[in-house]
Amino acid sequence: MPKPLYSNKPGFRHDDRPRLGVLVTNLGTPDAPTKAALRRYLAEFLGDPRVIEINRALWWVILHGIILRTRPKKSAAAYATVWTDEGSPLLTTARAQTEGIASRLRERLQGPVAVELAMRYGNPSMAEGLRKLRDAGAERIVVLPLYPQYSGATTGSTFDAVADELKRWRWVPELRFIGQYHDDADYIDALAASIREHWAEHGRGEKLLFSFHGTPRRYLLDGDPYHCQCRKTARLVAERLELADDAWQVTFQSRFGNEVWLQPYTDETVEALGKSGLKTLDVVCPGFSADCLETIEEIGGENAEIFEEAGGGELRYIKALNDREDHLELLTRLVLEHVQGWPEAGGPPRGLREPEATLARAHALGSEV
Ligand SMILES: C=CC1=C(C)c2cc3[nH]c(cc4nc(cc5[nH]c(cc1n2)c(C)c5CCC(=O)O)C(CCC(=O)O)=C4C)c(C)c3C=C
Ligand SMILES: [Fe+2]
Ligand SMILES: [Fe+2]
Repeated sequence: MPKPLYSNKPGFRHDDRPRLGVLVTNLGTPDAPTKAALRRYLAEFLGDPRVIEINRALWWVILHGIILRTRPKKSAAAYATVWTDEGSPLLTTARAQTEGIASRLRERLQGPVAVELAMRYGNPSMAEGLRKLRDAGAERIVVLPLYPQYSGATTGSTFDAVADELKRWRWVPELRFIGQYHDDADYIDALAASIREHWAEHGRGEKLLFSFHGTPRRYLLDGDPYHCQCRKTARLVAERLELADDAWQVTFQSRFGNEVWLQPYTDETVEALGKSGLKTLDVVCPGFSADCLETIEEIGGENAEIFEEAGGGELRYIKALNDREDHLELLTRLVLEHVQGWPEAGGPPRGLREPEATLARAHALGSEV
């Protein structure tokens, strides 16, 4: 028999099966710090039209003809420097974050809830995560992309991947999608607290740099809110810390390709600050909900070196919120807010509650969902 085009796992409802599902997502990371794994990962990532917005045919030639022949080896070497016994830091932390959110949700909702982790690129895949939720019985799904600031290239692309999977399902679940939380008061507080803790341990640096992952500047000019949301996050944290205007600055890192990206660039700024003779530079990366290659290696490694070589003192990288208590609390709260009105979150029950005997009979006849 051919596989049906649209399918849902057949099965009967039992009241102890969760009807609420949560999909926690992040960007994704290669399966291993090897050339072959990097080629697979980069082909999927850089083949996404939301990430590289240029003519598809032309880009395909550049990607497969040049980039995938050279970059995997270089990137694999960089990944090898951050890899741990548990694997890629982004994935290890994402697992801890997912577990932390799941246990908090079960406690708050006092009922079953299915929570899965999925990565936009690589593994565990978006399709796998959504299917696990479906098979667990989730009829209502909330998607939490771990990107505080919305960009079409990240959050928007996560939506595409959800839609690509769901459009193959016969029974599409009810859906909520968390688009951003860049100015959420608890997020700002958590960032401010993490910076204060860093200062308590290492002393206050002469300057605080907020470094966000960049995007091509063109995306901003075409209406992407990412740049403004990054700037607002930084401003709110600076206000919370009562910083003087010249004590902090926003920059954009991880430039890729030859196009103009969001400016000022992190590496150029760090170099200029080093040349100016700054002794201590604190760098925080609020756009990364988990430490990863771009924070550990690019900021903590590469940029620290640039700073020192330019004549600066010490660059101190302030860790991402990762699985901090206040971070997991705020993410759990965001999910709870987005499921308001659904029965699992105290909304009105859907449909009539039928006696057990009626349900059992209906199950036996195979007619009950
Ligand atoms: C947090 C927001 C991110 C935005 C916005 C973003 C845009 C973006 N990225 C690339 C190219 C690469 N990014 C790479 C790694 C990477 N990027 C993000 C986040 C954002 N990217 C994260 C969290 C990571 C690290 C993942 C990890 O495994 O640790 C890479 C891979 C590494 C490398 O080869 O340099 C590339 C490539 C583009 C083109 C882009 C454009 C909008
Ligand atoms: Fe990136
Ligand atoms: Fe990088």
